[in-house]
Amino acid sequence: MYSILEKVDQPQDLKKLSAVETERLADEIRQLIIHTVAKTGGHLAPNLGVVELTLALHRVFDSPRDKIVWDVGHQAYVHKILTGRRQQFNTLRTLGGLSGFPKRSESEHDAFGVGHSSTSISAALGIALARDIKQEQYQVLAVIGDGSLTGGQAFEALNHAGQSGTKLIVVLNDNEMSIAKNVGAMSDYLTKLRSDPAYSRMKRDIEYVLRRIPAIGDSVAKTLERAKDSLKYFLVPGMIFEDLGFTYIGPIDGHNVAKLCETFQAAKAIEGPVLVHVITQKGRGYGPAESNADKFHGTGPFCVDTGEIIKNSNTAPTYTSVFGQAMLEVAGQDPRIVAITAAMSEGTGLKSFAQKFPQRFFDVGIAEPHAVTLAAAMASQGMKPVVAIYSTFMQRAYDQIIHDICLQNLPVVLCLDRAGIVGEDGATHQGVFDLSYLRTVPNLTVMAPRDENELRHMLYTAIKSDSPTAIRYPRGSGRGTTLEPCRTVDIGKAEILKEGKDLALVAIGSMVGAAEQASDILSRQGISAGVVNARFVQPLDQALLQSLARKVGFLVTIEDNVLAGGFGAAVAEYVSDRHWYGVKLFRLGLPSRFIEHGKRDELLAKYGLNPEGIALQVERFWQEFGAK
Ligand SMILES: Cc1ncc(C[n+]2csc(CCOP(=O)(O)OP(=O)(O)O)c2C)c(N)n1
Ligand SMILES: CC(=O)[C@@H](O)[C@H](O)COP(=O)(O)O
Ligand SMILES: [Mg+2]
Repeated sequence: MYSILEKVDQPQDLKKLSAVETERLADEIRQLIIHTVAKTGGHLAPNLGVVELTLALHRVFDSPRDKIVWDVGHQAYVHKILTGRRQQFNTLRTLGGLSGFPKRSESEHDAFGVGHSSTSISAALGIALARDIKQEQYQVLAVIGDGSLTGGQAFEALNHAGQSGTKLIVVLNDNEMSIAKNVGAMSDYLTKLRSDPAYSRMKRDIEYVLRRIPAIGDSVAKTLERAKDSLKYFLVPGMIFEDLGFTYIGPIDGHNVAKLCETFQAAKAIEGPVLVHVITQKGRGYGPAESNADKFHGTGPFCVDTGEIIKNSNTAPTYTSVFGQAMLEVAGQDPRIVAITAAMSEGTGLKSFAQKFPQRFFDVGIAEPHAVTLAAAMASQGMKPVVAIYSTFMQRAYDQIIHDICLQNLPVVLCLDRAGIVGEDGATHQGVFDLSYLRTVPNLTVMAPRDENELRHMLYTAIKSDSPTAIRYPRGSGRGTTLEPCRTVDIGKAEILKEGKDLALVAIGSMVGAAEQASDILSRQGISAGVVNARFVQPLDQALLQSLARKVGFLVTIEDNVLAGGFGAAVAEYVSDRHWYGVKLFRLGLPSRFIEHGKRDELLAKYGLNPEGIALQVERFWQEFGAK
């Protein structure tokens, strides 16, 4: 099945293949990716779209000497397969296995670590500038998708790179898709470049561009002359990129290896920054992914024959879908409510909202900082903006949360999906810092629901609030609770779920369920552990803490956030500030290190945050410090 692929261990092996063999290799790579991702889950459609592009890059450039920087890195599977990781590819995204994203620690071919979008041009430029200072000679490339080009950082980097004049090749992989259909004026512009004859007109004499190819030695001259000739067919001045100081080459068929190689050879020889505009088809070569590229952008395991996604055994609705449903309900009652997403309408559960309230829905592209400031400004005009962004991506908008929302005390509702451990996407995507980075911001109420109903109530409460609020909730299924009508929750009030004589487990968000089960395990061991649903990280329920300190004097906080600066740290600060020296306080949470990839349950167990792990640690604390 993989007769050619088996002979390719490193990029130089590619260079020996004929055109026909390379074409067959592309098919084999597709088969390997489809059959692997069908088992592990992963980013299928983006990778199927870049098979020929990656083959061409590794045929023309000399990695790891030449540096290829991938944007987001969700499309780097082909690169991994071609750079010595074919044999481990079946371990993709599993605990201890290959990461789903480029990682410097994984391979010398992964020039720069990534997982969040729009960083590649900055990173490539940084590498190129370092190369120039050190007077070294190698090529640096950024491979960025049209979706990632909607991110502000990409524009900041183009702005810098264009003026710097540094030798750098940006490969723009244009498939007209972000996760869903791409949005924004830049996307419209790329469509014009691709299809509008007015844009296909030569803006300048072709020689203007060809002049940028410097004089070169005889050996390369012939190839280059051929490339120049064929380039005349491709060179269409892209006004924006040209005006920013790039030599624009394109649009190029991203599934034609020979054309791509020719173009990259030419781009290599051009001085200064070059942008190669490549057109690809997301999901190419696998019917279900071609016709449903958004569904197969990132997928769980599926059946290769039918393309059907294998259903999760947990049938409870996800927090995401509960949020989406609650948004429909609250928006139906209050016309001031608007929903904002940064290129994640499906992932954040806002697709139905977008269909039902198109005038009140804004997908701003991969532009989290812009989304947050936009919301602040809408709130300043009396609207009720709800901004739904994954916890990890909200990190991008930290200053906007402080400076634009909270400093002005504007009633924006921040909904942080994928909080806590997300699983297979790994270190770049874990939402384990949000409690720490949010709870220190003045005016911001920070809450986490223990189940689906509480998510509904918290959303309702947040919308009724006159000040900023943040709600964080996890990836995946809820607890299967029957949904109740939305109602308000008292801000800053925790909830006692179970009284305990010996100690109190004070848990936040998805850790509440685990604490309840841990309490049952502990009771079988003769330890009476109460359970408190903390609900709020800011403001803390000080009265309840005081009463627990007085009654049991032995508290264990539990959170799926890093311990540094998190919920337990907030309780510890409170206890310490009041000099309650007699109170025994223990904190369970994630260590101050980056949490790797693996299944969510495996990782929770590894870090002692499943019911058994919690019970075990509490028992040890109790035996050492509590038992009379
Ligand atoms: C800062 C940030 N926001 C959101 C995402 C989620 N995300 C991952 S890939 C992607 C779409 C990228 O589109 P594009 O760059 O065109 O790549 P394609 O999948 O089309 O190849 C999005 C929104 C992210 N990784 N980083
Ligand atoms: C690459 C990326 O950032 C997203 O595609 C992410 O993998 C989505 O994850 P979810 O499956 O949690 O929506
Ligand atoms: Mg795209």
